[in-house]
Amino acid sequence: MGKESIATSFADSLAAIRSKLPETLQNPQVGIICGSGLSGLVGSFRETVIIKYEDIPGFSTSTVLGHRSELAFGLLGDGLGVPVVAMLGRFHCYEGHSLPSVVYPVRLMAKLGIKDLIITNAAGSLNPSIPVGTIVVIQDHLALPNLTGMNPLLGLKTSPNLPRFLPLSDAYSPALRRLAFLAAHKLQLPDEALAEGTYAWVSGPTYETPAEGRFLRTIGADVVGMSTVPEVVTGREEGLNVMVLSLVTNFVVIPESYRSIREEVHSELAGKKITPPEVQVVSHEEVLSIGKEKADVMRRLVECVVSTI
Ligand SMILES: O=P(O)(O)O[C@H]1O[C@H](CO)[C@@H](O)[C@H]1O
Ligand code: HPA
Repeated sequence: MGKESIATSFADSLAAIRSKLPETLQNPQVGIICGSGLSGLVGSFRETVIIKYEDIPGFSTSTVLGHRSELAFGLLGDGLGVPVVAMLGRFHCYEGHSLPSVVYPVRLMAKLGIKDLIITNAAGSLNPSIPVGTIVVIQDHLALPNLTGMNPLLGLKTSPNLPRFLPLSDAYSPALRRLAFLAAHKLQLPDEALAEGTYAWVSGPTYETPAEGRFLRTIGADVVGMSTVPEVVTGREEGLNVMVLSLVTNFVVIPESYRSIREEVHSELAGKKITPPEVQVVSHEEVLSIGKEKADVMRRLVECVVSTI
């Protein structure tokens, strides 16, 4: 899309959205992106208005199970509540969406006036000390696609006011991350419920091979997923404070050693049968099931953070 048609598209999207919102929800302060199976957060909203993605010009729709394709507006948190907008479902490149489409909603939320962006996702753990069920407050990322030509900021700037070269050494807001740990304390979550770590972005849709998992772990990633980084990068370009909460839904399969077919055949030929180890595989059903189990903790955490922003 050229610069002019993007601008027209934003204007059309904004007009369609604003025409459906009451005065109290016209100026959301916080944007939230709900990861796989984590859209239950909307249950805590008051005065909720839901707009289907298909009714917003310029928006795509999500094709992934656990992503609802709806934009939710409402008041969240104690007292009068903070006006927020939440994406109940996101877009991933592996669905065939272009990077500009994936990050379109982030730019739109920035144009709606949000200052803070809270992103949630489901992710696989690469770190043995970060078990399934942990929520990881992301402190940094490793994005091989960004480094090799799949950066959401490649190409013409969508506005002359945006920086050409964006520093990312401060991408994950320390102030918001502090609020996450303080919220966990306030909610009396056990210490181990929240960890800190580095997120690796891969394009998907394949889960990692053992060698890829080992590689990502070796280069410093704690968790891995197929989303989020394009949203973070774009959010930072738009001047937003960004926080990412990754729910660990599975361990990435990294066996200590490979099953040796050579040894099995040689043993068999020598009259000794070796029982092969069971092969573990990850599935999206497993990801969604842990998401369902932990959705409530994520919901309470995000609500508490939003109340204290
Ligand atoms: O990152 P979210 O959208 O939460 O989803 C994660 O779960 C899916 C794989 O099970 C992938 O889309 C991965 O990125
Ligand atoms: N790998 C990549 N993305 C994921 C995973 C994983 O193990 N789990 C949830 N999203």
